[in-house]
Amino acid sequence: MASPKIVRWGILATGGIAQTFTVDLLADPTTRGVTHIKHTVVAAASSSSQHRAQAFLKDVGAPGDAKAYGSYEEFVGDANIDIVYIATPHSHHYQNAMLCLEAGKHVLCEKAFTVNAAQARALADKAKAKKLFLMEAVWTRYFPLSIYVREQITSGRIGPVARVFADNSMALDPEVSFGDGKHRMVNPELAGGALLDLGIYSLTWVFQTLYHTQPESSRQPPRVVAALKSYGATGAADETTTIVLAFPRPDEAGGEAHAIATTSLRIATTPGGNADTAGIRIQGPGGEIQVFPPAFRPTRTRLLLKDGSVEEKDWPQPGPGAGSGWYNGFGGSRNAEGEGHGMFWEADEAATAVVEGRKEGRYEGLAESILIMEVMDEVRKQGNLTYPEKIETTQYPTQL
Ligand SMILES: NC(=O)C1=CN([C@@H]2O[C@H](COP(=O)(O)OP(=O)(O)OC[C@H]3O[C@@H](n4cnc5c(N)ncnc54)[C@H](OP(=O)(O)O)[C@@H]3O)[C@@H](O)[C@H]2O)C=CC1
Ligand SMILES: O=C1OC[C@@H](O)[C@H](O)[C@H]1O
Repeated sequence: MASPKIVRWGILATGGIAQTFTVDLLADPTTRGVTHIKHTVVAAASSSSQHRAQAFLKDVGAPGDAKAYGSYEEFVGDANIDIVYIATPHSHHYQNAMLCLEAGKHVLCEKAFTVNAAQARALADKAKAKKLFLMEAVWTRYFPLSIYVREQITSGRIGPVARVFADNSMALDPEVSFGDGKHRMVNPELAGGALLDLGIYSLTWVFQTLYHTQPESSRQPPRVVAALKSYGATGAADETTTIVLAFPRPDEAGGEAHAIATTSLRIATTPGGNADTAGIRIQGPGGEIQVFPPAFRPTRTRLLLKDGSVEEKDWPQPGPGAGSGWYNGFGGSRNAEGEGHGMFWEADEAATAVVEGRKEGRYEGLAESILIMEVMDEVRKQGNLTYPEKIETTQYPTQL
């Protein structure tokens, strides 16, 4: 058997999700049956201080010779880095990704990809011009659970998808949790709000079941109607957003399929946690696929068929085991024995693409990321939500 190819990662930013991602990244890939690649971390950068980057590398258990940088600009000059994982707030993705691409690095950039579609297009153009890999880190798309759901659809088990309900909402008690308005979840300067942070997952479920599963040659963008409720304390970020999408289905005579994508940072998909209520329902004439919350990291599905049969499945997330931490944006916990957080699957995809010379992710290419940003632009337009010009601009470099 050929020895695994080693892919060398640099981690840009040292906040909550950077920690979770890097711990998952360093988990032994053979625990999830991956033998063709191995990940290593060669550098991390913090915009606050080199000391912080050093502490981060120690906390995540990076190799002792990984380098700590106190500036992103210095970090991208490190010739040992193959690919950079960007884990800054949404507002900063465009400037940070441009910096990495300009420096000749492949990029895996956290969701939401950018603040708007114009920025996403500019990044895609830059990656193409530089012949570099670029992918939005929508980790959920790479879960075996998501692959299974898409396979149920493409193999025709429920017939052509006619309707999707997708919710990703959390009761975050925002006035208490984010009272001073500075937290990235509600701060307009950081492109805060439910839509870009949580709603992206509702749209992910709609797109990966209703759009991505259609033949590439005939997929068409949806019509969009949206209602957006502002968050009172800052008035310039959305608190609860509801989107109706109508997708043409050219593969069916006169066909059209509908979806409702909802998101909120005030009310939960299922109060009290994982109750027996599906947050995602994918419906066709032959049945329904249900996915249980949370929409960003589901571990349970149910398939209901027209003949009355039911198939329930659990989707455990293998990993480093007891003691490895995870973080969900607002707090952390510990994985159980033998459990990971599921972020390694997107990392495997990015590393595999780098090794193979592919420039985009398999389960969400750049055109689809751009289209989803266009949908979010339209939702914000209908809901009168704009962010400060310095974070909406495509001008690079811009001081944030
Ligand atoms: N896939 C997933 O499950 C999740 C994804 N995310 C995504 O990851 C990104 C980061 O979220 P999260 O880790 O929760 O955020 P944090 O606030 O915990 O971390 C963000 C980091 O970005 C860096 N940064 C640079 N400039 C700024 C700035 N002006 N304000 C704040 N931070 C700055 C800081 O690192 P430093 O000082 O080291 O430079 C900071 O620690 C977001 O895009 C979010 O949507 C978040 C949670 C879960
Ligand atoms: O991506 C995410 O998933 C988990 C959420 O808690 C977090 O806010 C979000 O950024």
